[in-house]
Amino acid sequence: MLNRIDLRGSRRDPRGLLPRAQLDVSVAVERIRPLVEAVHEHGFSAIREATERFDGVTLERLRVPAEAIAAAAETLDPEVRAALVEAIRRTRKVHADQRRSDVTTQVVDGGTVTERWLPVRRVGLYVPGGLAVYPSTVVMNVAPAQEAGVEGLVVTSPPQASNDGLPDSRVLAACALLGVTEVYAVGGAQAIAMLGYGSDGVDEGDRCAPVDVITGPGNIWVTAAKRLLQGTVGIDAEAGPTEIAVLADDTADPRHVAADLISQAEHDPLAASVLVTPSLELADAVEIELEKQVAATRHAERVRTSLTGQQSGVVLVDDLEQGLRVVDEYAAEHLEIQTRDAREWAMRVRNAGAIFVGAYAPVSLGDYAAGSNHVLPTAGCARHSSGLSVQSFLRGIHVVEYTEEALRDVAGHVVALANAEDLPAHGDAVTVRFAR
Ligand SMILES: NC(=O)c1ccc[n+]([C@@H]2O[C@H](COP(=O)([O-])OP(=O)(O)OC[C@H]3O[C@@H](n4cnc5c(N)ncnc54)[C@H](O)[C@@H]3O)[C@@H](O)[C@H]2O)c1
Ligand SMILES: N[C@H](CO)Cc1c[nH]c[nH+]1
Ligand SMILES: [Zn+2]
Repeated sequence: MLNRIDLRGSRRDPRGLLPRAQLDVSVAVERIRPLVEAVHEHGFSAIREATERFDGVTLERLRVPAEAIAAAAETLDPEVRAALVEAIRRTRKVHADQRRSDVTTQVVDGGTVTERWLPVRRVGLYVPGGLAVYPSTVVMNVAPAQEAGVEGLVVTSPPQASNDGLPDSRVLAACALLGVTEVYAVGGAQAIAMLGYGSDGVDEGDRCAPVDVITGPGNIWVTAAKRLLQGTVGIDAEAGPTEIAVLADDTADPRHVAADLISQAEHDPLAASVLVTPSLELADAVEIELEKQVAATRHAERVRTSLTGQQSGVVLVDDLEQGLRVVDEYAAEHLEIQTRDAREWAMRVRNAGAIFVGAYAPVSLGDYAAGSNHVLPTAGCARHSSGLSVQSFLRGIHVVEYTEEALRDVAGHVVALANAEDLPAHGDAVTVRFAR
């Protein structure tokens, strides 16, 4: 089922070995540019038109009424409620430890620099709702924003025809459990444009004020719109179609490996599932398991498309050292290590959104209830970016305090550097303070 790439005995460079799905975000950016501009110019009417076209829903209002959010919480299945409450507790616990204190550095006598950490004022959190609905993503976006101390928190998620044009009721219930009251029934690129530029609504209580930062995963249209809005607002790393890479040796259980590959393929026909192993026996056994398990899984067609796509495959390597080079080059959103001494191998990984160590830390645990965040960089962005965290919602501001003496001491250096840059007025702004 999986493409097989055999690197054994070859010195082939792992760069470009595993192509991502054919997703050209820059082409998508040009496709959605007119829609984003229309939302900027016309607000509600443009959002309504796009929602009719792409979601098949006629929006009466942008904002979800408070009663609908409360009703969703009241009617929530008790088992799902208990699971969400526990997921919120664990996620908050991990993210509370990410809070940062201000740090003052005594640079010299009389000279200090303090780094103040301040939350952004207002954030927009995108919760996908096309192929699947994601109450867990509400938790993963909201918990770090709240721990960062953000005051204005907005959630937006696609309207569902099956829920009277409101976002999925479990998404609304998750908002209620987290204390989020400002929720919009808008998805796709139009939602990102609404958050970035703000929009009027049917009345004053229905308008959406612009936000400072937009976070959250989504499909190619959402990703493209975030790229387009970057600069107007801050955005987190691009979190597109889900990816899993598993680095495994002959100690791994093929049933577990197959189940984990399928679990992420279930998200999207464009999702990527990759196994990297020096064990031909394991690769063969995983293939047999995949055939069995895919036939029995609920979203078999989506999973099969994802697993047989060019973005998924098995890479056979000489040993785990070569395997490590392959997974580092790939920079997966999720990386599982199912080997002997798994922790040691995990500690040597340089590029991954999140790492899951050993037989009892499947990616699904992290998707819901490990306490870690599941909004993670995809498409190789793990080489330069991190997953969502408290830090995503903070800004560090340097506060500089120098006494007269401390400035006098360093004045010569400032003047020398200013002259070297042919910017003498910079030096003058220091020396003027000491001129008689
Ligand atoms: N990396 C992560 O943390 C993470 C977490 C959860 C989900 N995901 C990924 O997010 C993605 C969610 O995608 P989704 O489609 O299910 O939901 P989505 O909410 O991202 O997209 C649905 C929206 O797309 C818009 N749309 C549909 N077709 C369009 C078109 N032709 N042109 C313009 N807009 C269009 C619709 O308005 C709709 O509201 C999946 O790829 C999933 O793997 C990633
Ligand atoms: N695996 C997805 C991307 O990290 C997150 C998710 C939400 N629900 C289930 N899974
Ligand atoms: Zn998942």
